[in-house]
Amino acid sequence: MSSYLIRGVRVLGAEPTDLLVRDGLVVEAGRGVAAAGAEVVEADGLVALPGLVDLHTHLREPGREDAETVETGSRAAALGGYTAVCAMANTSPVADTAGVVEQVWRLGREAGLVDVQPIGAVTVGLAGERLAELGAMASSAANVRIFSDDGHCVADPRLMRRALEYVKAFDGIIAQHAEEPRLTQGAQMHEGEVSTRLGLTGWPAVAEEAIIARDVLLAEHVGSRLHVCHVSTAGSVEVLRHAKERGVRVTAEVTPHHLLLTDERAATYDPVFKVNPPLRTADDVAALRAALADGIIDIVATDHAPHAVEDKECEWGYARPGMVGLETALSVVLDVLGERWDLIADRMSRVPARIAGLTEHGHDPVPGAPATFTLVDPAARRTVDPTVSASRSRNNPYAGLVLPGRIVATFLRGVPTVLDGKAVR
Ligand SMILES: NC(=O)N[C@@H](CC(=O)O)C(=O)O
Ligand SMILES: [Zn+2]
Ligand SMILES: [Zn+2]
Repeated sequence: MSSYLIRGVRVLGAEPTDLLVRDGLVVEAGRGVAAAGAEVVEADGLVALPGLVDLHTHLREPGREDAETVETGSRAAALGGYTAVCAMANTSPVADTAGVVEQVWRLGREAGLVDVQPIGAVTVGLAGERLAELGAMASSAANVRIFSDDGHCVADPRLMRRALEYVKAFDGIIAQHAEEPRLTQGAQMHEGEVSTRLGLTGWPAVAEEAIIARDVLLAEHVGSRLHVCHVSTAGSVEVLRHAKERGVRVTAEVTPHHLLLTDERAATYDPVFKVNPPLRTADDVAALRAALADGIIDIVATDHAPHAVEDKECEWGYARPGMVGLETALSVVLDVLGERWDLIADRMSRVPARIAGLTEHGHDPVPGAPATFTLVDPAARRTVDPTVSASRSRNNPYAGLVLPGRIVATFLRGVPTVLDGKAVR
């Protein structure tokens, strides 16, 4: 295995130093570290962060390899600075058995670009009727700890309670897509002034907030861990604040797109802006940003949701919801939070790693730690071009926007997956 000397890097924004990487670890730090034979990576002006961890990624394999594969999604992740992603279960077939989660896990290992940690479905076929084989997925080679019917809500409160109780035995988590289906029938976008103006059926904030309120009470009642996917409203933040004050074991994520974009985008009728939960109002965006900074929302997760052209370049009403996000997440967060490196490391690496139990991730690149980190050029600005992407899909809502920051290199256990801004494989 080769060794690397990362020269002049600012670890989490600190004064420039050199990092020596050998045998999968950061072995030395300091100015002018002697490193005979090491490959030199010039990192003047670059900031090192612990490798990013995404708790919510759709990789589409098995079943929709035309939209994304484990390999192409892994490459997009590495280019975005990620070293681990959690793969959502809404594939075809659904990841509701040990066999499917092991297949995804194995494909991730073969691609070797990021650690792919499969999420298992809560219910068989995501149908919301019977619990899937949670125990078998937990004890499989994929070692599943997070379960989610994402794309669908576990709407039945009795089933949700049983799922929470079941996973408690192995400290598992239920990650809920909070959407009361009776309140979102036919919904196309956020219910509000813009939906009224456009004549599109609305997805009211209360459809999300009612499920979160119910679930934090259920989690408190049974003493289990709940994670709330893609929180999108100011009201949800208040429910979470209340639950956290009571000591409920709940964590929550926000997506980059809900931190940056609003429902005004729907006025273009461009389905690239159709997503679940929908883009909300500027007041919601402000509340989500504040909640992320103060920790009521624990992490940023991409909800990278690649879709094939035919599922997106059609009428709004027929388009599938979802947008890609792995390659732009850090730039959006930099734009929203500014260069608060310790906060960014918390929200995008340390805390998601801790929630998911990915013990090899979320460590600052200091001597003795795994060499699993990413190097960012904060001074770079780029115009987002959806065609410049490792993803198979092009449903990028940031096209034409100028965003700060560029990932220059990513290392996974001492091996570069990205160098000079390009994927190594
Ligand atoms: N976010 C989306 O709009 N779509 C996701 C499912 C989901 O995250 O709910 C997808 O799988 O495409
Ligand atoms: Zn979802
Ligand atoms: Zn999702």
